[in-house]
Amino acid sequence: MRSFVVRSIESALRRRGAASSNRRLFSSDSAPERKVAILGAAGGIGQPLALLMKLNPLVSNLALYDIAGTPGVAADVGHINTRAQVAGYVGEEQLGKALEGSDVVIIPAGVPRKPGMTRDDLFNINASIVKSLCTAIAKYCPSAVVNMISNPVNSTVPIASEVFKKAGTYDEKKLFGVTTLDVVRAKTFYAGKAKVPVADVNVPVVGGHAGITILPLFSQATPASNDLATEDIKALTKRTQDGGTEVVEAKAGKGSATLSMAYAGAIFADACLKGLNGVPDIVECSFVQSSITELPFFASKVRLGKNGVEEVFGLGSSLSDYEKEGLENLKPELKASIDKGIKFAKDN
Ligand SMILES: NC(=O)C1=CN([C@@H]2O[C@H](COP(=O)(O)OP(=O)(O)OC[C@H]3O[C@@H](n4cnc5c(N)ncnc54)[C@H](O)[C@@H]3O)[C@@H](O)[C@H]2O)C=CC1
Ligand SMILES: O=C([O-])CC(=O)C(=O)O
Repeated sequence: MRSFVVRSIESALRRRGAASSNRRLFSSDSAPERKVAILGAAGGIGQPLALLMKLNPLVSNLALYDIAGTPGVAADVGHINTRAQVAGYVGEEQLGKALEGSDVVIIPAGVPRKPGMTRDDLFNINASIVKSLCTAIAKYCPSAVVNMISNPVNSTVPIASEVFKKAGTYDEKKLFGVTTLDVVRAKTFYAGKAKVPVADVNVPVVGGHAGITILPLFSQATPASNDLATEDIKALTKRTQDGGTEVVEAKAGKGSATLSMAYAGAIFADACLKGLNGVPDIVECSFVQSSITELPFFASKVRLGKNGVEEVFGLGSSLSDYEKEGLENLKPELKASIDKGIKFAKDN
């Protein structure tokens, strides 16, 4: 059973983009050493994400850091007979050791929403957490690729960029806001409505990661569907934008998406690792420094490579009128969230 699970996940990860020659080149036996650190590893996202990264054959070392609880998570996950060596680190005095030598740092540290809250309501607590973790990243692993999960992503990514700029370590190619869950949701909802196999579906999701700033481009969805009416597209768009709230309400005070987020975070980290390892044509949507609109950060398709972002793709030639309107509508809110993050980092 266990080896079936590992084989299934390995083959699912491999199906995502690696050509067969590269599959041989980057099989678990010959993959280069790669250290991944998870900050917030004892949390609702952190624990299943630790499990999924332990199952990823591209990971040789897995560092699990939190302010409490990581020795237990590390002991538990560490017994799984896969490649990665697991170590748990707890408390600020162990953060440096957790980070040293990391190739990829994934940050799901911070508080989640409760019903009635917006992601921006998390700003006051999470901004300081992200700032202090990024200060440590600048010191202990300045060249690492950073995958920011902590909300509000529209502000925490700009905070991270300012912290790295202050430290003199900023590399815009290596800072990513993780928006993969929006893509995961858009694919799931589209496949259900268009009645196409979900494994075949691709939907770009652009903009940011909160409410109307999440803009799925169903006009570019593949396989294309001629059966969806404008009202269907509007309903799919709204459900994707409100996907996080749907989970927050269903969990009724017990947090926000954790399992689907761990899945999405594992997909995105795997893409970053493949890119670092030189696997060609790895494309995911992510919230990155961008010049495809007038906003300094924007989520769109990016090509991942040995240096992180190799190419930021534009929005494609064919936005529908509904998507064009959504794009203009999201800009003021996204700009305000970006500015808020930058101001926080400059003032603190
Ligand atoms: N980008 C996205 O698509 C998504 C983002 N999120 C966000 O991810 C974050 C985490 O969510 P959950 O795991 O559900 O929360 P959680 O409360 O279950 O876990 C958070 C963990 O962070 C730890 N933590 C707090 N301060 C820390 C610090 N200074 N250093 C290291 N660890 C620290 C806590 O001890 C806890 O274990 C939230 O901000 C949530 O809004 C959640 C779902 C999707
Ligand atoms: O909605 C939330 O607070 C968590 C999140 O970002 C998501 O599930 O997309």
